[in-house]
Amino acid sequence: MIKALVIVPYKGLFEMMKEIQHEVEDMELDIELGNLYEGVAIAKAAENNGYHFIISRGGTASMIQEAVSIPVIDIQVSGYDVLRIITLVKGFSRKAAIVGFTNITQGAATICKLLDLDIKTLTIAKDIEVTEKLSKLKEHGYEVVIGDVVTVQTAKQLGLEGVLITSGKEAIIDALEEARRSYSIFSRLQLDVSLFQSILDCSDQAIGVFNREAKFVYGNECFHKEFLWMKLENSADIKKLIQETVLSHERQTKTVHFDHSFWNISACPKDDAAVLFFEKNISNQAIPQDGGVHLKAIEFHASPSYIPISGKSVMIQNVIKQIEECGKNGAPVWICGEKGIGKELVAHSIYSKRKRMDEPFIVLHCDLLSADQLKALMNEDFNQKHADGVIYLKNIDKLTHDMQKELYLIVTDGNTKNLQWLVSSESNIEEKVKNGTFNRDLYKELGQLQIYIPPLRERREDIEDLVHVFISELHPKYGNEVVGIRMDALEQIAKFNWPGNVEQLKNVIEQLFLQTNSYYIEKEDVESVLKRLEEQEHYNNPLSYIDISGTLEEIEKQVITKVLEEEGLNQSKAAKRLGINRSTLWRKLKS
Ligand SMILES: Nc1ncnc2c1ncn2[C@@H]1O[C@H](COP(=O)(O)OP(=O)(O)OP(=O)(O)O)[C@@H](O)[C@H]1O
Repeated sequence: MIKALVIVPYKGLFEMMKEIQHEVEDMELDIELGNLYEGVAIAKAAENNGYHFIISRGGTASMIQEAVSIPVIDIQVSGYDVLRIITLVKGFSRKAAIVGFTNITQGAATICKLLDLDIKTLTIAKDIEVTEKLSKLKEHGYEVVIGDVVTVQTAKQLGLEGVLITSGKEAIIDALEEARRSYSIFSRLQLDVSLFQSILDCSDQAIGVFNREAKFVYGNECFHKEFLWMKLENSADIKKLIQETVLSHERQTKTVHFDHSFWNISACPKDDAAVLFFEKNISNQAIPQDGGVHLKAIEFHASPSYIPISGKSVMIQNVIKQIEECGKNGAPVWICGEKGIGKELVAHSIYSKRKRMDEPFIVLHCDLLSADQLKALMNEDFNQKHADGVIYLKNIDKLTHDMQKELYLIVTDGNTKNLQWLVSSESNIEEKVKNGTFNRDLYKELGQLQIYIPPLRERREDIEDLVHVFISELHPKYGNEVVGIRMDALEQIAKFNWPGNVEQLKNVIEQLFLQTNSYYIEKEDVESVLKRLEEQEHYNNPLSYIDISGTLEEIEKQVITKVLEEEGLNQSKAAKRLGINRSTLWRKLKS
Protein backbone atom coordinates (compact mmCIF):
# COMPACT_ATOMS: atom_id res chain seq x y z
CA MET A 1 0.00 0.00 0.00
CA ILE A 2 1.25 3.48 -0.84
CA LYS A 3 2.28 5.41 2.22
CA ALA A 4 2.41 9.18 1.78
CA LEU A 5 2.89 12.17 4.01
CA VAL A 6 0.81 15.18 2.99
CA ILE A 7 2.21 18.52 4.13
CA VAL A 8 -0.22 21.31 3.40
CA PRO A 9 0.72 24.99 3.64
CA TYR A 10 -2.62 26.39 4.81
CA LYS A 11 -5.48 25.34 7.06
CA GLY A 12 -8.20 25.16 4.35
CA LEU A 13 -6.24 22.57 2.42
CA PHE A 14 -5.71 20.61 5.63
CA GLU A 15 -9.46 20.35 6.12
CA MET A 16 -10.06 19.37 2.54
CA MET A 17 -7.35 16.71 2.74
CA LYS A 18 -8.98 15.26 5.85
CA GLU A 19 -12.23 14.91 3.96
CA ILE A 20 -10.57 13.20 1.01
CA GLN A 21 -8.53 10.93 3.29
CA HIS A 22 -11.66 8.96 4.18
CA GLU A 23 -12.51 8.37 0.54
CA VAL A 24 -9.09 6.99 -0.41
CA GLU A 25 -8.73 3.29 0.34
CA ASP A 26 -5.55 2.30 -1.47
CA MET A 27 -3.29 4.79 0.32
CA GLU A 28 -2.17 5.47 3.82
CA LEU A 29 -2.16 9.26 4.11
CA ASP A 30 -0.77 11.17 7.09
CA ILE A 31 -1.60 14.86 7.00
CA GLU A 32 0.41 17.68 8.57
CA LEU A 33 0.03 21.45 8.44
CA GLY A 34 3.23 23.39 7.73
CA ASN A 35 4.11 26.27 5.44
CA LEU A 36 7.55 26.71 3.80
CA TYR A 37 10.27 26.16 6.49
CA GLU A 38 7.83 24.54 8.94
CA GLY A 39 6.88 22.15 6.15
CA VAL A 40 10.53 21.38 5.45
CA ALA A 41 11.19 20.65 9.14
CA ILE A 42 8.23 18.22 9.25
CA ALA A 43 9.41 16.49 6.06
CA LYS A 44 12.96 16.09 7.33
CA ALA A 45 11.83 14.63 10.63
CA ALA A 46 9.62 12.11 8.83
CA GLU A 47 11.99 11.27 5.98
CA ASN A 48 13.01 7.91 7.40
CA ASN A 49 9.58 6.78 8.52
CA GLY A 50 8.95 4.60 5.48
CA TYR A 51 6.95 7.05 3.35
CA HIS A 52 7.03 6.43 -0.39
CA PHE A 53 6.15 10.05 -1.20
CA ILE A 54 5.55 13.44 0.27
CA ILE A 55 2.64 15.36 -1.21
CA SER A 56 2.73 19.13 -0.85
CA ARG A 57 1.98 22.31 -2.74
CA GLY A 58 3.69 25.27 -4.45
CA GLY A 59 6.76 26.85 -2.80
CA THR A 60 6.56 24.49 0.19
CA ALA A 61 6.73 21.47 -2.16
CA SER A 62 9.81 22.86 -3.96
CA MET A 63 11.62 23.57 -0.70
CA ILE A 64 10.84 20.11 0.66
CA GLN A 65 12.13 18.46 -2.50
CA GLU A 66 15.46 20.21 -2.05
CA ALA A 67 15.74 19.07 1.57
CA VAL A 68 14.78 15.37 1.39
CA SER A 69 15.64 12.42 -0.83
CA ILE A 70 12.17 10.86 -1.17
CA PRO A 71 10.07 12.05 -4.12
CA VAL A 72 7.71 15.00 -3.57
CA ILE A 73 4.49 15.27 -5.52
CA ASP A 74 3.23 18.78 -6.08
CA ILE A 75 -0.49 19.58 -5.84
CA GLN A 76 -0.61 21.60 -9.04
CA VAL A 77 -2.74 24.70 -9.43
CA SER A 78 -5.49 23.58 -11.80
CA GLY A 79 -7.43 25.59 -14.33
CA TYR A 80 -10.44 25.19 -12.05
CA ASP A 81 -8.52 26.82 -9.18
CA VAL A 82 -7.61 29.83 -11.33
CA LEU A 83 -11.13 30.12 -12.69
CA ARG A 84 -12.50 29.96 -9.19
CA ILE A 85 -10.27 32.75 -7.92
CA ILE A 86 -10.86 34.99 -10.95
CA THR A 87 -14.55 34.60 -10.51
CA LEU A 88 -14.10 35.73 -6.93
CA VAL A 89 -11.82 38.65 -7.73
CA LYS A 90 -13.82 40.05 -10.60
CA GLY A 91 -16.22 41.33 -8.04
CA PHE A 92 -13.50 43.50 -6.49
CA SER A 93 -13.75 47.16 -7.38
CA ARG A 94 -10.03 47.77 -6.67
CA LYS A 95 -7.28 47.27 -9.23
CA ALA A 96 -6.16 43.61 -9.07
CA ALA A 97 -3.22 41.64 -10.48
CA ILE A 98 -2.35 37.95 -10.57
CA VAL A 99 1.30 37.30 -9.71
CA GLY A 100 2.99 33.94 -9.84
CA PHE A 101 5.02 31.39 -11.75
CA THR A 102 3.91 30.48 -15.31
CA ASN A 103 1.87 27.53 -14.01
CA ILE A 104 -0.55 30.10 -12.57
CA THR A 105 -0.19 33.12 -14.84
CA GLN A 106 -0.45 31.41 -18.24
CA GLY A 107 -3.83 29.85 -17.55
CA ALA A 108 -5.01 32.97 -15.76
CA ALA A 109 -4.10 35.24 -18.69
CA THR A 110 -6.07 33.01 -21.09
CA ILE A 111 -9.11 32.93 -18.85
CA CYS A 112 -9.01 36.73 -18.34
CA LYS A 113 -8.85 37.24 -22.10
CA LEU A 114 -11.70 34.80 -22.77
CA LEU A 115 -13.90 36.44 -20.18
CA ASP A 116 -12.77 39.92 -21.20
CA LEU A 117 -11.64 40.80 -17.69
CA ASP A 118 -9.27 43.61 -16.84
CA ILE A 119 -6.98 41.68 -14.48
CA LYS A 120 -3.27 42.09 -14.98
CA THR A 121 -1.08 38.96 -14.92
CA LEU A 122 2.59 39.18 -13.97
CA THR A 123 4.97 36.21 -14.26
CA ILE A 124 7.90 35.71 -11.95
CA ALA A 125 10.83 33.33 -12.43
CA LYS A 126 12.13 33.29 -8.85
CA ASP A 127 10.69 33.89 -5.37
CA ILE A 128 13.06 36.79 -4.74
CA GLU A 129 11.42 38.80 -7.53
CA VAL A 130 8.11 38.93 -5.68
CA THR A 131 8.86 41.93 -3.44
CA GLU A 132 10.12 44.07 -6.32
CA LYS A 133 7.18 43.17 -8.59
CA LEU A 134 4.60 43.85 -5.89
CA SER A 135 6.21 47.18 -4.93
CA LYS A 136 5.94 48.31 -8.56
CA LEU A 137 2.30 47.22 -8.73
CA LYS A 138 1.64 49.21 -5.58
CA GLU A 139 3.25 52.31 -7.15
CA HIS A 140 0.88 51.89 -10.10
CA GLY A 141 -2.18 51.89 -7.89
CA TYR A 142 -2.84 48.14 -7.56
CA GLU A 143 -4.41 47.18 -4.27
CA VAL A 144 -5.21 43.47 -4.69
CA VAL A 145 -2.69 40.75 -5.45
CA ILE A 146 -3.66 37.18 -6.23
CA GLY A 147 -1.10 34.41 -5.98
CA ASP A 148 0.31 31.57 -3.96
CA VAL A 149 1.45 31.58 -0.33
CA VAL A 150 4.67 33.58 -0.88
CA THR A 151 2.94 36.20 -2.97
CA VAL A 152 0.17 36.62 -0.46
CA GLN A 153 2.58 36.92 2.46
CA THR A 154 4.66 39.56 0.66
CA ALA A 155 1.54 41.45 -0.37
CA LYS A 156 0.49 41.64 3.25
CA GLN A 157 3.93 42.95 4.28
CA LEU A 158 3.61 45.70 1.66
CA GLY A 159 0.12 46.67 2.78
CA LEU A 160 -1.67 45.14 -0.24
CA GLU A 161 -4.65 42.85 -0.17
CA GLY A 162 -3.40 39.32 -0.81
CA VAL A 163 -5.73 36.67 -2.18
CA LEU A 164 -4.54 33.09 -2.06
CA ILE A 165 -5.23 30.76 -4.97
CA THR A 166 -6.41 27.74 -3.10
CA SER A 167 -6.52 24.20 -4.37
CA GLY A 168 -9.77 22.51 -5.14
CA LYS A 169 -10.65 18.88 -4.77
CA GLU A 170 -9.77 18.17 -8.44
CA ALA A 171 -6.13 19.25 -7.92
CA ILE A 172 -5.81 16.98 -4.90
CA ILE A 173 -7.33 14.05 -6.76
CA ASP A 174 -4.87 14.68 -9.64
CA ALA A 175 -1.98 14.68 -7.17
CA LEU A 176 -3.09 11.36 -5.66
CA GLU A 177 -3.42 9.91 -9.15
CA GLU A 178 0.13 10.98 -9.91
CA ALA A 179 1.27 9.29 -6.69
CA ARG A 180 -0.34 6.04 -7.87
CA ARG A 181 1.32 6.26 -11.30
CA SER A 182 4.72 7.07 -9.81
CA TYR A 183 4.38 4.25 -7.31
CA SER A 184 3.79 1.68 -10.02
CA ILE A 185 6.89 2.87 -11.94
CA PHE A 186 8.82 3.05 -8.68
CA SER A 187 7.87 -0.53 -7.73
CA ARG A 188 9.02 -1.84 -11.10
CA LEU A 189 12.32 0.01 -10.74
CA GLN A 190 12.66 -1.32 -7.23
CA LEU A 191 12.44 -4.86 -8.59
CA ASP A 192 15.14 -4.10 -11.15
CA VAL A 193 17.33 -2.49 -8.48
CA SER A 194 17.07 -5.49 -6.19
CA LEU A 195 17.86 -7.82 -9.09
CA PHE A 196 21.00 -5.82 -9.96
CA GLN A 197 21.84 -5.55 -6.30
CA SER A 198 21.75 -9.32 -5.89
CA ILE A 199 23.88 -9.77 -9.03
CA LEU A 200 26.48 -7.39 -7.59
CA ASP A 201 26.32 -9.17 -4.24
CA CYS A 202 27.04 -12.51 -5.94
CA SER A 203 30.32 -11.14 -7.27
CA ASP A 204 33.40 -12.10 -5.30
CA GLN A 205 35.05 -8.91 -6.43
CA ALA A 206 34.64 -5.93 -4.12
CA ILE A 207 32.89 -3.07 -5.91
CA GLY A 208 32.50 0.40 -4.40
CA VAL A 209 31.15 3.70 -5.67
CA PHE A 210 32.56 7.00 -4.42
CA ASN A 211 31.57 10.53 -5.34
CA ARG A 212 34.03 13.18 -6.56
CA GLU A 213 34.81 14.20 -2.97
CA ALA A 214 35.79 10.55 -2.36
CA LYS A 215 32.76 10.03 -0.13
CA PHE A 216 31.33 6.51 -0.08
CA VAL A 217 28.06 6.05 -2.01
CA TYR A 218 27.61 2.30 -2.50
CA GLY A 219 29.38 -0.98 -1.85
CA ASN A 220 28.42 -4.57 -2.75
CA GLU A 221 28.44 -7.36 -0.16
CA CYS A 222 32.04 -8.35 -0.86
CA PHE A 223 33.12 -4.72 -0.51
CA HIS A 224 31.60 -4.54 2.98
CA LYS A 225 33.22 -7.84 3.93
CA GLU A 226 36.67 -6.63 2.85
CA PHE A 227 36.68 -3.00 3.92
CA LEU A 228 35.47 -0.43 6.31
CA TRP A 229 34.48 2.32 3.90
CA MET A 230 35.55 5.05 6.36
CA LYS A 231 39.11 3.74 6.13
CA LEU A 232 38.99 3.88 2.34
CA GLU A 233 37.64 7.42 2.42
CA ASN A 234 40.66 8.39 4.48
CA SER A 235 43.26 6.74 2.28
CA ALA A 236 45.20 9.41 0.40
CA ASP A 237 46.01 7.01 -2.46
CA ILE A 238 42.38 6.07 -2.96
CA LYS A 239 41.24 9.68 -2.75
CA LYS A 240 43.77 10.61 -5.42
CA LEU A 241 42.70 7.74 -7.66
CA ILE A 242 39.00 8.73 -7.39
CA GLN A 243 39.71 12.36 -8.11
CA GLU A 244 41.93 11.54 -11.09
CA THR A 245 39.20 9.27 -12.47
CA VAL A 246 36.40 11.81 -12.05
CA LEU A 247 38.47 14.67 -13.49
CA SER A 248 39.96 12.77 -16.43
CA HIS A 249 36.70 10.89 -17.24
CA GLU A 250 38.96 7.98 -18.04
CA ARG A 251 39.42 4.53 -16.59
CA GLN A 252 42.44 4.36 -14.26
CA THR A 253 44.21 1.37 -12.79
CA LYS A 254 46.49 1.41 -9.82
CA THR A 255 48.02 -0.93 -7.29
CA VAL A 256 47.47 0.39 -3.79
CA HIS A 257 48.81 -0.94 -0.52
CA PHE A 258 45.98 -0.84 1.94
CA ASP A 259 45.18 -2.64 5.18
CA HIS A 260 48.27 -4.88 4.96
CA SER A 261 47.43 -5.98 1.42
CA PHE A 262 48.10 -4.92 -2.13
CA TRP A 263 45.01 -4.24 -4.25
CA ASN A 264 44.78 -3.81 -7.98
CA ILE A 265 42.08 -1.19 -8.35
CA SER A 266 40.34 -0.39 -11.56
CA ALA A 267 38.43 2.88 -11.34
CA CYS A 268 35.78 3.78 -13.92
CA PRO A 269 34.25 7.24 -14.18
CA LYS A 270 30.45 7.44 -13.89
CA ASP A 271 28.99 10.93 -14.06
CA ASP A 272 30.34 12.69 -11.00
CA ALA A 273 31.46 9.49 -9.31
CA ALA A 274 33.97 6.68 -9.68
CA VAL A 275 33.17 2.96 -9.59
CA LEU A 276 36.08 1.07 -8.03
CA PHE A 277 36.70 -2.61 -8.70
CA PHE A 278 39.09 -4.13 -6.19
CA GLU A 279 41.13 -7.19 -6.84
CA LYS A 280 43.61 -8.66 -4.39
CA ASN A 281 47.04 -8.45 -5.84
CA ILE A 282 48.57 -11.88 -6.25
CA SER A 283 51.69 -10.81 -4.39
CA ASN A 284 49.60 -10.89 -1.21
CA GLN A 285 49.61 -14.68 -1.34
CA ALA A 286 53.27 -14.37 -0.72
CA ILE A 287 52.97 -11.92 2.10
CA PRO A 288 52.41 -13.28 5.58
CA GLN A 289 49.62 -11.42 7.33
CA ASP A 290 51.66 -10.80 10.45
CA GLY A 291 52.80 -7.53 8.92
CA GLY A 292 56.42 -8.45 9.62
CA VAL A 293 59.47 -7.61 7.58
CA HIS A 294 58.33 -9.82 4.70
CA LEU A 295 55.76 -7.18 3.89
CA LYS A 296 58.46 -5.30 2.07
CA ALA A 297 59.82 -8.27 0.14
CA ILE A 298 57.62 -7.54 -2.86
CA GLU A 299 56.65 -4.09 -4.02
CA PHE A 300 54.36 -3.28 -6.92
CA HIS A 301 54.84 0.09 -8.56
CA ALA A 302 51.94 0.56 -10.96
CA SER A 303 53.73 3.46 -12.68
CA PRO A 304 57.10 4.15 -11.09
CA SER A 305 57.85 7.81 -10.76
CA TYR A 306 60.43 8.95 -13.24
CA ILE A 307 63.32 10.84 -11.59
CA PRO A 308 65.96 12.23 -13.94
CA ILE A 309 69.52 11.08 -13.32
CA SER A 310 71.63 14.09 -12.35
CA GLY A 311 75.36 14.52 -12.79
CA LYS A 312 77.71 15.94 -15.38
CA SER A 313 80.61 13.51 -14.96
CA VAL A 314 81.63 11.45 -17.98
CA MET A 315 80.96 8.37 -15.85
CA ILE A 316 77.34 9.21 -15.18
CA GLN A 317 76.78 10.38 -18.75
CA ASN A 318 78.07 7.00 -19.82
CA VAL A 319 75.57 5.30 -17.52
CA ILE A 320 72.78 7.37 -19.12
CA LYS A 321 73.89 6.22 -22.60
CA GLN A 322 73.87 2.60 -21.48
CA ILE A 323 70.36 3.00 -20.09
CA GLU A 324 69.16 4.23 -23.51
CA GLU A 325 70.61 1.12 -25.16
CA CYS A 326 69.39 -1.37 -22.54
CA GLY A 327 65.92 0.17 -22.43
CA LYS A 328 65.32 -0.62 -26.08
CA ASN A 329 65.69 -4.39 -26.21
CA GLY A 330 64.01 -5.75 -23.10
CA ALA A 331 66.94 -8.09 -22.28
CA PRO A 332 68.04 -8.61 -18.65
CA VAL A 333 70.31 -5.91 -17.24
CA TRP A 334 72.63 -6.35 -14.29
CA ILE A 335 73.18 -3.08 -12.42
CA CYS A 336 76.03 -3.00 -9.96
CA GLY A 337 77.54 -0.49 -7.63
CA GLU A 338 77.93 0.32 -3.96
CA LYS A 339 74.96 0.84 -1.63
CA GLY A 340 72.88 3.98 -2.20
CA ILE A 341 74.54 4.74 -5.54
CA GLY A 342 71.36 4.86 -7.65
CA LYS A 343 70.91 1.27 -8.87
CA GLU A 344 67.15 1.32 -8.37
CA LEU A 345 66.98 4.71 -10.01
CA VAL A 346 68.75 3.29 -13.06
CA ALA A 347 66.32 0.35 -13.09
CA HIS A 348 63.37 2.79 -13.07
CA SER A 349 64.99 4.69 -15.91
CA ILE A 350 65.33 1.53 -18.00
CA TYR A 351 61.64 0.81 -17.35
CA SER A 352 60.70 4.32 -18.46
CA LYS A 353 62.40 3.78 -21.83
CA ARG A 354 59.98 0.94 -22.66
CA LYS A 355 57.29 1.55 -25.23
CA ARG A 356 54.53 0.30 -22.93
CA MET A 357 54.48 1.50 -19.38
CA ASP A 358 51.14 0.03 -18.33
CA GLU A 359 52.74 -3.10 -16.89
CA PRO A 360 53.88 -2.92 -13.28
CA PHE A 361 57.44 -2.48 -12.09
CA ILE A 362 57.86 -5.14 -9.44
CA VAL A 363 60.66 -4.91 -6.91
CA LEU A 364 61.74 -8.12 -5.19
CA HIS A 365 63.94 -7.42 -2.17
CA CYS A 366 66.16 -10.50 -2.34
CA ASP A 367 67.40 -10.09 1.23
CA LEU A 368 63.82 -10.41 2.53
CA LEU A 369 62.29 -12.77 0.00
CA SER A 370 61.51 -16.35 0.95
CA ALA A 371 61.34 -19.31 -1.45
CA ASP A 372 57.60 -19.65 -0.79
CA GLN A 373 57.03 -16.02 -1.61
CA LEU A 374 58.95 -16.34 -4.85
CA LYS A 375 57.02 -19.46 -5.89
CA ALA A 376 53.67 -17.96 -4.93
CA LEU A 377 54.40 -14.79 -6.86
CA MET A 378 55.39 -16.48 -10.10
CA ASN A 379 52.22 -18.53 -10.43
CA GLU A 380 50.04 -18.93 -13.48
CA ASP A 381 47.85 -16.00 -12.53
CA PHE A 382 50.91 -13.78 -12.47
CA ASN A 383 52.13 -15.00 -15.85
CA GLN A 384 48.77 -14.26 -17.38
CA LYS A 385 48.47 -10.79 -15.94
CA HIS A 386 51.97 -9.43 -15.92
CA ALA A 387 53.63 -11.38 -18.70
CA ASP A 388 55.18 -8.19 -20.09
CA GLY A 389 56.13 -6.56 -16.80
CA VAL A 390 59.50 -5.66 -15.34
CA ILE A 391 60.94 -7.44 -12.31
CA TYR A 392 63.73 -5.75 -10.40
CA LEU A 393 65.68 -8.20 -8.25
CA LYS A 394 67.23 -5.90 -5.68
CA ASN A 395 70.47 -7.21 -4.16
CA ILE A 396 70.32 -10.55 -5.97
CA ASP A 397 73.59 -11.60 -4.28
CA LYS A 398 71.64 -11.89 -1.02
CA LEU A 399 69.62 -14.86 -2.31
CA THR A 400 70.40 -18.24 -0.75
CA HIS A 401 71.81 -21.00 -2.92
CA ASP A 402 68.49 -22.79 -3.16
CA MET A 403 66.70 -19.63 -4.08
CA GLN A 404 69.27 -18.90 -6.78
CA LYS A 405 68.49 -22.32 -8.29
CA GLU A 406 64.77 -21.71 -7.99
CA LEU A 407 65.13 -18.35 -9.68
CA TYR A 408 67.18 -19.85 -12.49
CA LEU A 409 64.33 -22.27 -13.25
CA ILE A 410 61.84 -19.40 -13.27
CA VAL A 411 63.98 -17.16 -15.47
CA THR A 412 64.54 -19.90 -18.05
CA ASP A 413 60.92 -21.07 -17.99
CA GLY A 414 59.16 -20.24 -21.29
CA ASN A 415 56.25 -18.61 -19.46
CA THR A 416 58.39 -15.73 -18.31
CA LYS A 417 60.13 -15.03 -21.60
CA ASN A 418 58.42 -11.65 -22.05
CA LEU A 419 59.30 -10.36 -18.60
CA GLN A 420 62.22 -8.01 -18.39
CA TRP A 421 64.61 -8.90 -15.57
CA LEU A 422 66.61 -6.12 -13.98
CA VAL A 423 69.06 -7.10 -11.28
CA SER A 424 71.17 -5.25 -8.77
CA SER A 425 74.13 -6.27 -6.69
CA GLU A 426 76.63 -4.43 -4.55
CA SER A 427 79.55 -6.72 -4.29
CA ASN A 428 81.88 -7.99 -6.95
CA ILE A 429 79.67 -10.72 -8.28
CA GLU A 430 82.25 -12.27 -10.59
CA GLU A 431 84.35 -13.11 -7.59
CA LYS A 432 81.36 -14.83 -6.00
CA VAL A 433 80.73 -16.78 -9.20
CA LYS A 434 84.36 -17.85 -9.29
CA ASN A 435 84.44 -19.04 -5.70
CA GLY A 436 81.10 -20.78 -6.11
CA THR A 437 78.99 -18.65 -3.78
CA PHE A 438 76.83 -17.43 -6.64
CA ASN A 439 75.11 -19.62 -9.22
CA ARG A 440 77.07 -19.45 -12.46
CA ASP A 441 74.10 -20.32 -14.70
CA LEU A 442 71.94 -17.63 -13.18
CA TYR A 443 74.71 -15.09 -13.62
CA LYS A 444 75.15 -16.11 -17.28
CA GLU A 445 71.43 -15.80 -17.86
CA LEU A 446 70.98 -12.38 -16.27
CA GLY A 447 74.42 -10.77 -16.46
CA GLN A 448 74.99 -10.34 -20.19
CA LEU A 449 74.27 -6.63 -20.17
CA GLN A 450 75.84 -4.79 -17.26
CA ILE A 451 75.75 -1.24 -16.01
CA TYR A 452 78.28 -0.26 -13.40
CA ILE A 453 77.70 2.94 -11.41
CA PRO A 454 80.94 4.25 -9.94
CA PRO A 455 80.97 5.40 -6.31
CA LEU A 456 80.26 9.07 -5.64
CA ARG A 457 83.79 9.70 -4.31
CA GLU A 458 85.11 8.84 -7.78
CA ARG A 459 82.92 11.39 -9.52
CA ARG A 460 82.85 14.34 -7.17
CA GLU A 461 81.99 16.71 -10.03
CA ASP A 462 78.40 15.35 -9.82
CA ILE A 463 77.96 16.53 -6.24
CA GLU A 464 77.07 20.16 -7.03
CA ASP A 465 74.22 19.19 -9.37
CA LEU A 466 72.93 16.61 -6.94
CA VAL A 467 72.94 19.07 -4.01
CA HIS A 468 70.90 21.61 -5.97
CA VAL A 469 68.44 18.98 -7.18
CA PHE A 470 67.95 17.70 -3.64
CA ILE A 471 67.40 21.22 -2.23
CA SER A 472 64.78 21.91 -4.89
CA GLU A 473 63.07 18.58 -4.15
CA LEU A 474 62.77 19.58 -0.50
CA HIS A 475 60.82 22.78 -1.26
CA PRO A 476 57.44 21.10 -1.77
CA LYS A 477 58.02 19.04 1.38
CA TYR A 478 59.23 21.67 3.84
CA GLY A 479 58.80 25.11 2.18
CA ASN A 480 61.25 27.22 0.21
CA GLU A 481 63.18 29.13 2.89
CA VAL A 482 66.51 27.56 1.90
CA VAL A 483 67.50 28.67 -1.59
CA GLY A 484 71.06 27.46 -1.91
CA ILE A 485 74.38 26.53 -0.42
CA ARG A 486 77.51 28.70 0.11
CA MET A 487 80.44 27.84 -2.13
CA ASP A 488 82.75 27.01 0.82
CA ALA A 489 80.03 24.75 2.28
CA LEU A 490 79.76 22.94 -1.04
CA GLU A 491 83.53 22.46 -1.08
CA GLN A 492 83.30 20.71 2.29
CA ILE A 493 80.61 18.43 0.94
CA ALA A 494 82.64 17.66 -2.18
CA LYS A 495 85.65 16.67 -0.03
CA PHE A 496 83.73 14.14 2.06
CA ASN A 497 84.10 10.46 1.24
CA TRP A 498 80.39 9.53 1.06
CA PRO A 499 80.57 5.83 1.95
CA GLY A 500 76.76 5.72 1.70
CA ASN A 501 76.93 7.46 -1.70
CA VAL A 502 74.07 9.49 -3.20
CA GLU A 503 71.55 8.23 -0.67
CA GLN A 504 73.71 9.44 2.20
CA LEU A 505 74.28 12.79 0.45
CA LYS A 506 70.53 13.15 0.00
CA ASN A 507 69.90 12.48 3.69
CA VAL A 508 72.58 14.95 4.76
CA ILE A 509 71.13 17.67 2.54
CA GLU A 510 67.72 17.07 4.10
CA GLN A 511 69.23 17.31 7.58
CA LEU A 512 71.03 20.57 6.65
CA PHE A 513 67.89 21.95 5.05
CA LEU A 514 65.99 21.41 8.28
CA GLN A 515 68.60 22.77 10.64
CA THR A 516 69.51 25.89 8.61
CA ASN A 517 67.94 29.14 9.75
CA SER A 518 69.05 31.30 6.84
CA TYR A 519 68.54 31.28 3.07
CA TYR A 520 71.85 29.53 2.45
CA ILE A 521 73.37 26.40 3.93
CA GLU A 522 76.57 27.64 5.63
CA LYS A 523 79.99 26.02 5.93
CA GLU A 524 79.68 25.72 9.74
CA ASP A 525 76.43 23.76 9.39
CA VAL A 526 78.05 21.37 6.93
CA GLU A 527 81.12 20.93 9.14
CA SER A 528 79.10 20.04 12.19
CA VAL A 529 76.90 17.54 10.33
CA LEU A 530 79.86 15.87 8.61
CA LYS A 531 81.78 15.70 11.90
CA ARG A 532 78.86 13.88 13.47
CA LEU A 533 78.78 11.51 10.49
CA GLU A 534 82.47 10.75 10.81
CA GLU A 535 82.09 10.02 14.49
CA GLN A 536 79.22 7.68 13.74
CA GLU A 537 81.22 5.90 11.04
CA HIS A 538 84.10 5.59 13.43
CA TYR A 539 81.81 4.19 16.08
CA ASN A 540 80.14 1.78 13.68
CA ASN A 541 83.46 0.40 12.57
CA PRO A 542 84.75 -1.60 15.58
CA LEU A 543 88.24 -2.03 14.19
CA SER A 544 88.71 1.73 13.85
CA TYR A 545 88.85 2.35 17.57
CA ILE A 546 90.72 -0.73 18.66
CA ASP A 547 94.46 -0.67 18.26
CA ILE A 548 95.37 -4.03 16.85
CA SER A 549 99.11 -3.42 16.95
CA GLY A 550 99.49 -4.84 20.51
CA THR A 551 99.49 -8.43 21.79
CA LEU A 552 96.40 -10.63 21.73
CA GLU A 553 95.93 -10.01 25.47
CA GLU A 554 96.09 -6.26 24.97
CA ILE A 555 93.57 -6.38 22.10
CA GLU A 556 91.30 -8.57 24.24
CA LYS A 557 91.49 -6.05 27.08
CA GLN A 558 90.55 -3.21 24.71
CA VAL A 559 87.54 -5.18 23.45
CA ILE A 560 86.38 -5.91 27.00
CA THR A 561 86.78 -2.26 28.03
CA LYS A 562 84.81 -1.10 24.98
CA VAL A 563 81.96 -3.52 25.63
CA LEU A 564 81.92 -2.48 29.29
CA GLU A 565 81.63 1.17 28.25
CA GLU A 566 78.82 0.34 25.86
CA GLU A 567 76.98 -1.53 28.60
CA GLY A 568 77.27 1.44 30.99
CA LEU A 569 80.00 -0.34 33.06
CA ASN A 570 77.51 -3.08 33.91
CA GLN A 571 79.80 -6.12 34.33
CA SER A 572 77.04 -8.74 34.20
CA LYS A 573 75.72 -7.42 30.90
CA ALA A 574 79.21 -7.07 29.41
CA ALA A 575 80.14 -10.63 30.49
CA LYS A 576 76.92 -11.98 28.98
CA ARG A 577 77.58 -10.21 25.68
CA LEU A 578 81.12 -11.53 25.56
CA GLY A 579 80.02 -15.06 26.43
CA ILE A 580 82.22 -15.30 29.55
CA ASN A 581 81.33 -15.31 33.22
CA ARG A 582 81.75 -12.29 35.50
CA SER A 583 84.82 -13.59 37.35
CA THR A 584 86.66 -14.32 34.05
CA LEU A 585 85.84 -10.79 32.89
CA TRP A 586 87.16 -9.34 36.15
CA ARG A 587 90.31 -11.49 35.95
CA LYS A 588 91.02 -10.50 32.33
CA LEU A 589 90.64 -6.82 33.17
CA LYS A 590 93.02 -7.06 36.13
CA SER A 591 95.72 -8.94 34.27
N1 LIG B 1 72.27 10.44 -10.27
C1 LIG B 1 71.27 10.67 -9.45
N2 LIG B 1 70.48 11.74 -9.64
C2 LIG B 1 69.45 11.99 -8.79
N3 LIG B 1 69.15 11.23 -7.74
C3 LIG B 1 69.90 10.16 -7.51
C4 LIG B 1 71.00 9.82 -8.34
N4 LIG B 1 71.55 8.69 -7.87
C5 LIG B 1 70.84 8.33 -6.80
N5 LIG B 1 69.85 9.20 -6.58
C6 LIG B 1 68.89 9.16 -5.45
O1 LIG B 1 69.57 8.59 -4.34
C7 LIG B 1 68.73 7.71 -3.61
C8 LIG B 1 69.35 6.32 -3.58
O2 LIG B 1 69.29 5.73 -4.87
P1 LIG B 1 68.82 4.21 -5.11
O3 LIG B 1 67.80 3.80 -4.11
O4 LIG B 1 68.49 4.08 -6.55
O5 LIG B 1 70.19 3.50 -4.77
P2 LIG B 1 70.51 1.94 -4.75
O6 LIG B 1 71.87 1.79 -5.28
O7 LIG B 1 69.43 1.19 -5.42
O8 LIG B 1 70.49 1.70 -3.20
P3 LIG B 1 70.51 0.29 -2.37
O9 LIG B 1 71.71 0.38 -1.53
O10 LIG B 1 69.24 0.37 -1.59
O11 LIG B 1 70.53 -0.81 -3.35
C9 LIG B 1 67.40 7.75 -4.30
O12 LIG B 1 66.59 8.68 -3.65
C10 LIG B 1 67.73 8.21 -5.71
O13 LIG B 1 66.64 8.86 -6.30
